[in-house]
Amino acid sequence: MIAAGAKSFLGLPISSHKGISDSNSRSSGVLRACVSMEGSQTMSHNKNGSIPELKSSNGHIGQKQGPLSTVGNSTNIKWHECPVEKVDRQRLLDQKGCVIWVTGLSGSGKSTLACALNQKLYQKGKLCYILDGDNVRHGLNRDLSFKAEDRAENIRRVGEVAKLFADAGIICIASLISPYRVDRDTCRSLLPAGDFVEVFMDVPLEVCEARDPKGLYKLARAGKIKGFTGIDDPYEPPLNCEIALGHEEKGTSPIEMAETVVAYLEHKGYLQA
Ligand SMILES: Nc1ncnc2c1ncn2[C@@H]1O[C@H](COP(=O)(O)OS(=O)(=O)O)[C@@H](OP(=O)(O)O)[C@H]1O
Ligand SMILES: Nc1ncnc2c1ncn2[C@@H]1O[C@H](COP(=O)(O)OP(=O)(O)O)[C@@H](O)[C@H]1O
Repeated sequence: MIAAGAKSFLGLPISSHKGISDSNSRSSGVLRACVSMEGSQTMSHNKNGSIPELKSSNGHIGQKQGPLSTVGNSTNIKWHECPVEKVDRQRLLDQKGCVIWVTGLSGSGKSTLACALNQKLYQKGKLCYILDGDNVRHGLNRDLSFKAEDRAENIRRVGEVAKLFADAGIICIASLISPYRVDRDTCRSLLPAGDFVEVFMDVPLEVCEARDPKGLYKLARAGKIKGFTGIDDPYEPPLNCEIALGHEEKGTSPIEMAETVVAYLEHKGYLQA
């Protein structure tokens, strides 16, 4: 129940918070409870593993000062914990957050697979989000070029964002050329073992070049694009990826490829909390 007179929760007007007015949702129960306890409560996991209970704590005010850190150029920073954790979000979604990292040459079918996979998982009621190289370069990474150090920074940022999505409990599909092995491996190392699923679009350069949907290979061959992956910039195929697609035995249509990935996720338990 919302406490009489309560006007806001986490800085949002209560009436505008969808969860508060939706009495059937499990999350709304949690939110209502938080509001009624006037912010001085934290959550702990219920024994039956469903809706977190509330337990008293000091809240933020008067919380013990943790150690300050320096990370890169960020000095005197502190990590903040919240009692609503990844495991709680996963329970709400009935899935496990993870990163499906799709790598391959331009034209190898990364975006097509990402979309087919997203559709398949959506049909199963699973929440996904795609971080596509082309798309992310329209915003977050618009300052980056295709020289090696900018590609590395592109992958690093997407890896960090993908990690946040996985922590949110979402199945994050990152589809980027990500040509350098070391950059992909660094992204892998950001996540707990198993939560980074590397999918290699193992499609030969000749096939990608014949497809050339954007005409980029033609421009690269003509010398009008410099440093194009596969032409005059390297692509380092994975050595130990979880899934390699593009081979006859696994099917070569986007739907068959998506089904292979879904079967992997099902087998590994990612499609349930
Ligand atoms: N020089 C060069 N090399 C490769 N690709 C190029 C280049 N210039 C532009 N493009 C277009 O950019 C898309 C790849 O972006 P990514 O962010 O995935 O690349 S990378 O991971 O940073 O290497 C890529 O999209 P996809 O074809 O979907 O892979 C191209 O459309
Ligand atoms: N499995 C596939 N079989 C045949 N053609 C495909 C397949 N996947 C994608 N394509 C086609 O190949 C081209 C490149 O696909 P796209 O997904 O844009 O690749 P990428 O994102 O790797 O650049 C598109 O014209 C697309 O329709």
